[in-house]
Amino acid sequence: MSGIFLSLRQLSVTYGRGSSGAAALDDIDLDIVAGEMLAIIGESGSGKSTLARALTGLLPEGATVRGEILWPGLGHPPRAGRDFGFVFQDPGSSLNPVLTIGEQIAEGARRHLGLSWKQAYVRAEELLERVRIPQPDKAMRAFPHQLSGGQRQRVAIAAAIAARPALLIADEATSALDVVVQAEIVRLLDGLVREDGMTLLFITHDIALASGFVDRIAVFRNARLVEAGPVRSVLSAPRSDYTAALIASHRDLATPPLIVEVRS
Ligand SMILES: Nc1ncnc2c1ncn2[C@@H]1O[C@H](COP(=O)(O)OP(=O)(O)OP(=O)(O)O)[C@@H](O)[C@H]1O
Repeated sequence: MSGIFLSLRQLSVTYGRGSSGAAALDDIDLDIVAGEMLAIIGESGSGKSTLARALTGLLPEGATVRGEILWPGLGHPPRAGRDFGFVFQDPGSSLNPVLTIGEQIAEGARRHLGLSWKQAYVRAEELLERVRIPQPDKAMRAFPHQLSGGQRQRVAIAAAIAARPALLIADEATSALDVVVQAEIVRLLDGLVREDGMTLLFITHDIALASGFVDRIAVFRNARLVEAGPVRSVLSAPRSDYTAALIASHRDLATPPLIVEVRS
């Protein structure tokens, strides 16, 4: 890990014009280190997706943004598809139902890496192998509906990293999957991010899941950043009552054996 990749300075976002409406993000100061895995934790409505949209220029028209989003790690504002990849909760929303798996992964590599279609197809098949889709050569010709939910999410991850982005944003990317598949996808993300030296923003309501693999946690509540820190320090000594309650609500995190392990 080295250097600041991304800095948020007094970032506030309000939906709707003028000063009407409550802030969806309120005065957020946060530095994200290059190459780190940071979990953005919070319950529904806390502002997690607003943060992801603000970073990637995907806020709806009429949203008001105040403060600064700085990208020292890139040196320029991020270009969609090139500098960041996005994985959503529902892979259906990022995969095109009428394109083959091969076509949609190859497209990002072709467009952003300047590859020919032939080279892009080679890269797409390699990526399917990396995300551990069985029989990648056959899967290249399949359509999204022919795959399981977990496999579709693997394909969505492959498409998101096809252009070798510096930043990967996973927004509730495992929430629709059963726990076994969730664990597999988390392991996959962990491996890919380390191998490629990407920075990961793992957005989730599940502090237990995130704590198993990320470096740091940022806890959001009601549009505010409640606290941020390394997983071990947040779990063993949360600074806010809210985080403490969140930890206590997860038996796996609150039971003595894990606390002992966390402190070791
Ligand atoms: N397009 C929009 N227009 C108006 N208000 C919105 C819009 N999108 C989100 N909000 C509001 O902004 C606040 C934060 O929402 P956001 O989606 O960022 O939260 P979240 O933590 O990602 O929740 P979830 O996990 O349910 O997606 C909520 O009060 C929500 O109702």
